[in-house]
Amino acid sequence: MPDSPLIVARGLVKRFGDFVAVDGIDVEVRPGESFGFLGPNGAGKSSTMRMIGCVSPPSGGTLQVLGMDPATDGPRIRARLGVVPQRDSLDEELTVEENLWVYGRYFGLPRAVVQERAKELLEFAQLTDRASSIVEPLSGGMKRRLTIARGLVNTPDILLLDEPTTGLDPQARHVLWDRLFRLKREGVTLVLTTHYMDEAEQLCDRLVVMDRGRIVAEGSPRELIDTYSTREVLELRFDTDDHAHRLGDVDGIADRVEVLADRLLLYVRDGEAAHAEVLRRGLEPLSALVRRATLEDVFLHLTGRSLVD
Ligand SMILES: Nc1ncnc2c1ncn2[C@@H]1O[C@H](COP(=O)(O)OP(=O)(O)OP(=O)(O)O)[C@@H](O)[C@H]1O
Repeated sequence: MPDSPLIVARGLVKRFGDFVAVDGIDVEVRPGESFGFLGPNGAGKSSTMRMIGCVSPPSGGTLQVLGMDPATDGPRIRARLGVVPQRDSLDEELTVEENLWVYGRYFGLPRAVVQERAKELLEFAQLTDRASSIVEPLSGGMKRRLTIARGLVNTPDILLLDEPTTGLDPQARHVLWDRLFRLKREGVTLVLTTHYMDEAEQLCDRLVVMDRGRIVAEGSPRELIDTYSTREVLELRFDTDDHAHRLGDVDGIADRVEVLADRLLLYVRDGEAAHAEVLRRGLEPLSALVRRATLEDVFLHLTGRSLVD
């Protein structure tokens, strides 16, 4: 069936001794979609990806990848996956193109096919002019792009990306997002983990929010924001070490207020109107900022904590 899900997990569990890293999650990934696991460090995202990637056996529940069971069909599944691990595992002493050739040969592709494919992928990764450079001195962004290119050598049905832009500077992240957008447009099914809400908003058609091994919400970025937040947020900073003390002052202005260490977040439909009310009450915040709600607000609402400490 062309539209049957590529990944189906039901009650999926991963334990390490007594510790439950993934605590019974249900997930379905459909062909052509870009699906994300969003959550803070330790939420269980990588453990889930490693089970999907058939390198770590589930401790409970069921998992099907490409209609097969990782327990019995690991090699067949892996042959149709592209994997971009959290840490680049490139062969740093080889050249850029040699890294792709080695991988292609590993998948048993004929030399001529590998060379042709490597050429296309270097183009895609914007590394053509670096083809014969040794990997070691390349920038973090280039290494990441090469790792993605390497993950595409076998023309996979699903590309798994674990924290694709962690550790990259903003410009390198944007270049990488652009490349991943292109893959998305070409219909490659992407499954990624991230603790960056902006990355999830940019790249994911649909995502699950994970916390402490569980899924706490699921939907498109837009749906999640509409469900768990107001459209706008008014951020107020006061001259105090204890923003909770200012709660009474803003009573009734917002649908909901979150107290952070250094500011209050007022969840409102109309940020400017709320700001006007703050001024009318004679409150004198050090700063006031109106912004659109993000997935960070969704996470804060669901868990009471920030995504990134
Ligand atoms: N091999 C292991 N042995 C013991 N505990 C582990 C192992 N791998 C992961 N864990 C623990 O399981 C929990 C979930 O880890 P996991 O790496 O899946 O989280 P994550 O959401 O991907 O976060 P990160 O971005 O930090 O990788 C963490 O508390 C981690 O310490």
